[in-house]
Amino acid sequence: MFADIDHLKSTLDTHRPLLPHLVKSLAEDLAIRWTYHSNAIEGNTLTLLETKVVLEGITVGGKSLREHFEAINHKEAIDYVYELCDRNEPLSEWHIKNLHGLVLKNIDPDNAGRYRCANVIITGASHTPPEHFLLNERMGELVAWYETKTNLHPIEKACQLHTDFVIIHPFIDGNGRTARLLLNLELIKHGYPPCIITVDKRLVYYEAIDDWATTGNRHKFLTLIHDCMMEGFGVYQKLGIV
Ligand SMILES: Nc1ncnc2c1ncn2[C@@H]1O[C@H](COP(=O)(O)OP(=O)(O)OP(=O)(O)O)[C@@H](O)[C@H]1O
Repeated sequence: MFADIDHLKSTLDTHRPLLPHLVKSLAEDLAIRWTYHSNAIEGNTLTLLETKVVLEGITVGGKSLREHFEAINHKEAIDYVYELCDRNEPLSEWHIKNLHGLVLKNIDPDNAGRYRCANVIITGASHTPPEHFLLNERMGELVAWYETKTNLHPIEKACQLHTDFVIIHPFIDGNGRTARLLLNLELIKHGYPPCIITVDKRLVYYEAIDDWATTGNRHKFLTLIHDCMMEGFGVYQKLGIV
């Protein structure tokens, strides 16, 4: 299912290392688009250009402080994802909590980086996340699965990490953004360009998670990620690299 992506990745790899100025501008462009789309999926109303301006340190009139923090925090969380990839440490619950801590920094200090102490329902979802007192156990199992599951294709593993995480929904808020950061952590670790689930695909994204959570059918989700990753290679195609 991912043979075409693996082919594009191999072609891209033959051009590495890319020129430093190209790496820098690609990384900046990616961080802005990733931040914009991931926050927009959760209802942040900053536009792509406003997100870019906020990440340059400028405030946008008429937008709440929270929306500003959501953009700034998300960029910090992306930086942390790259740092973790560089350090090549095994993923732990501590890393996941740190990532979430950045997502909710200055927004909800009581819950940033802490598993929820209450039960939650996900609006529109057929599936109910586990009760709060089971979270330590379920997250421990997720990380243990992640450590031992070495024979899965990296894209499938990234998808499963993302989806098992949102099915558990360990935090009171910020689960979606943290899950998409984890998805990309796994992809980047294996040398793939990050996958941006664009806001126009929000409904398909939610339906795909619901399918997976309720019937175990992963096809819709894997297809969505396949398509988003193919789109992600568009920028390299425009540059004539792949
Ligand atoms: N049926 C579902 N089952 C489990 N998780 C789902 C389902 N549908 C969507 N999600 C995930 O839950 C996220 C939204 O969860 P929620 O409404 O609780 O927001 P949140 O926890 O505030 O996190 P964030 O604001 O970053 O998403 C979505 O972005 C998606 O990743």
